[in-house]
Amino acid sequence: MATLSAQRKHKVTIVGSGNWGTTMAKLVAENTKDNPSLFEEKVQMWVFEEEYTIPKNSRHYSGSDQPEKLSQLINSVHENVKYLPNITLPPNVIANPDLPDACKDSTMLVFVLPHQFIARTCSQLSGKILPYARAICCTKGVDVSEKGIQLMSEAIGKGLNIYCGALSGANIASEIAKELYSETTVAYDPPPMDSRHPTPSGSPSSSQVNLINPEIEPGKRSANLTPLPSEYPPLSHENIRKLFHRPYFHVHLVNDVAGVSLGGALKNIIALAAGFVDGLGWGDNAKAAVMRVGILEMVKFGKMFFGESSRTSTFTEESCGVADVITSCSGGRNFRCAKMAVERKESIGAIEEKELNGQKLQGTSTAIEVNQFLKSQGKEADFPLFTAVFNILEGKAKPQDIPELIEPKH
Ligand SMILES: NC(=O)c1ccc[n+]([C@@H]2O[C@H](COP(=O)([O-])OP(=O)(O)OC[C@H]3O[C@@H](n4cnc5c(N)ncnc54)[C@H](O)[C@@H]3O)[C@@H](O)[C@H]2O)c1
Ligand SMILES: O=P(O)(O)OC[C@H](O)CO
Repeated sequence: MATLSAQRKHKVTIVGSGNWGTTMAKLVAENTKDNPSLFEEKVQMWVFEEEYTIPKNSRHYSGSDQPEKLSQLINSVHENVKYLPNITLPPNVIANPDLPDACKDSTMLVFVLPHQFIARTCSQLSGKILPYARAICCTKGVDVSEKGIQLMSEAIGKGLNIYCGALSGANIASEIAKELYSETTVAYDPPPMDSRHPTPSGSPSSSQVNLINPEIEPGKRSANLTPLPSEYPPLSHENIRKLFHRPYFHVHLVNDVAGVSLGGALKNIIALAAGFVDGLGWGDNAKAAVMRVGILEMVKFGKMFFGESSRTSTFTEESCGVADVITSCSGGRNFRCAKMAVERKESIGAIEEKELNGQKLQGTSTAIEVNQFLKSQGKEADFPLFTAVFNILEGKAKPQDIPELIEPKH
């Protein structure tokens, strides 16, 4: 609810314009239009610029086979012809290839980039955003370095010195873009100075204790933040919900940023395993077996490395947990590409290149990063499915070995 003192509106930028990025821009722009007292109507969408030739089968093909700048194409036909074809975008989505310009004066940055581009993008933005901007990370992945493991929301928060929450769920973008019903989980544990409201009951505030990265300590996060000026409406759960909830996209708000982020990242490894066994033609029982083991490893990973800040209930009760595992293992890109790789006896990288038209898999790099981290902790044996997926990607094991590799060792 906007307070009487709020005179300014939040400007929102979507940082990313792939399949999910463009879908998020569409639904957020519908909401900024519907909530004019809270948000500026126009939504900037940062486009990683590239040249694109409209294919002959596109409804926008005009007979020209000349490549054009993707951002200009999006603004002229109100469609992301490359990453989200055949979906009309509202006219208040403005594609912008200039990253600092797209984010200038924005109080809310919605990050929707493949995880491998987050660090570089944040470094390009550092010092060029409002100090009191806030962010929501919709990227699914983790960031592993010699310092340990970071959630993408932590990487963004630390990189830009702002607060960053997370949005993740059983969310295949193409379905949501067509406005087919779906749920999502938004984790936003705002600094008290932003909400100007008590934390909703039933959602106790969770300190994001990263057990592996001691630089991220509870309390430190809020202490260093620049307060949101009181001229803006508070960024309470209620107002965050108004930014993302649509009749076809139901939002549940929680405070467990670690759980929501980990669910989104780790389910992509499970989806690869499901694709491998399905590619062998082993059927639904085999898929269910790897999903079961994968969900247990996901929960164990949260407990072992993020402690009490990642709650089991987030994985079991929210869309970002078991539900995302189910949808990702049914129709996600990681599942589909892993399945094709086995069927065609090709590498998953080659399939990604041929089949995804520039879209990026997150499961392969996440499996590698998670393994690098588990090795550094001496914990590979505690996560046999994650380790099996890594070994299959590295050519050190075969999909046929999965049952033996995930069998508990006594
Ligand atoms: N697509 C989905 O169904 C879906 C759903 C939920 C979450 N996600 C997550 O959202 C994130 C973004 O995925 P997506 O589907 O929007 O993207 P995508 O895979 O469809 O597209 C790849 C994007 O990366 C951009 N890109 C390429 N090189 C780049 C560079 N050097 N720097 C910055 N950007 C570059 C491309 O321009 C394009 O926008 C991922 O973490 C993904 O797991 C995707
Ligand atoms: O297509 P994927 O495998 O990247 O998964 C998409 C979404 O994350 C499903 O929730």
